[in-house]
Amino acid sequence: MTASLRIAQLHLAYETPKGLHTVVQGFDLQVPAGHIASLLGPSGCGKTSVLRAIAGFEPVRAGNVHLGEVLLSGPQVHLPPEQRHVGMMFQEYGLFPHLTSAQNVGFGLRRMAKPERVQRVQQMLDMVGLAAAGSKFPHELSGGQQQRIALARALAPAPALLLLDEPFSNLDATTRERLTREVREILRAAGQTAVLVTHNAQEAETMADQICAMTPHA
Ligand SMILES: Nc1ncnc2c1ncn2[C@@H]1O[C@H](COP(=O)(O)OP(=O)(O)OP(=O)(O)O)[C@@H](O)[C@H]1O
Repeated sequence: MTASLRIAQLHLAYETPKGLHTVVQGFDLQVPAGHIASLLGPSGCGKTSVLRAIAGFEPVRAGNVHLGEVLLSGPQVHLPPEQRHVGMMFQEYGLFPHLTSAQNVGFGLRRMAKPERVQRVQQMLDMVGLAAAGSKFPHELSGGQQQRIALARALAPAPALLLLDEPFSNLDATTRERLTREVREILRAAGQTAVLVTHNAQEAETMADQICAMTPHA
């Protein structure tokens, strides 16, 4: 299921009252299937914009994005986000507060038959070490536990690619370090291709097979 990512000569720009504001130009990235890449760079250099373009939330002005053999984005092509098989995990965990952990994890599996869905949810909870937490609501969990549930939810539909945008930045330093290593092991075991955005060099080092240092567009 997991796939390689290939970004070539990406150009991203926003319309602003002062005209078109180029954020990224001529950006290249190749991530082999099963590898974890990190986009590392200072605030405002365009890391989140690149993730949003991969996910299908930003149009591409030039260049292209391939996931495996599938062209996701190009000047004339824009596959809708829900057809991209791309999972996402962000710093604000984005868990639904009124749903249990198990219901949160099963959220993207609504089209699956119930017995399979229940099995997949339990498998995901086991994977993140929270097998007994399925009936708990997000507010009953610690920040680190909530982030692991968010990871289980993102991985449940077996995405071809997982995007992580500063997923640990809301956590204290100790939890952050532990969770970085744990998430890395979980992604490794799943053979999951992933792209992590961070401005923390140590986090990038711990997590990634390859680091792409980004600088602000002049
Ligand atoms: N919707 C938007 N409209 C106009 N400009 C935007 C928009 N979103 C982002 N930008 C600008 O694009 C640039 C890159 O933003 P982006 O969020 O991609 O950077 P980043 O490297 O992820 O930063 P951070 O580490 O602070 O999250 C910034 O100058 C930002 O102000």
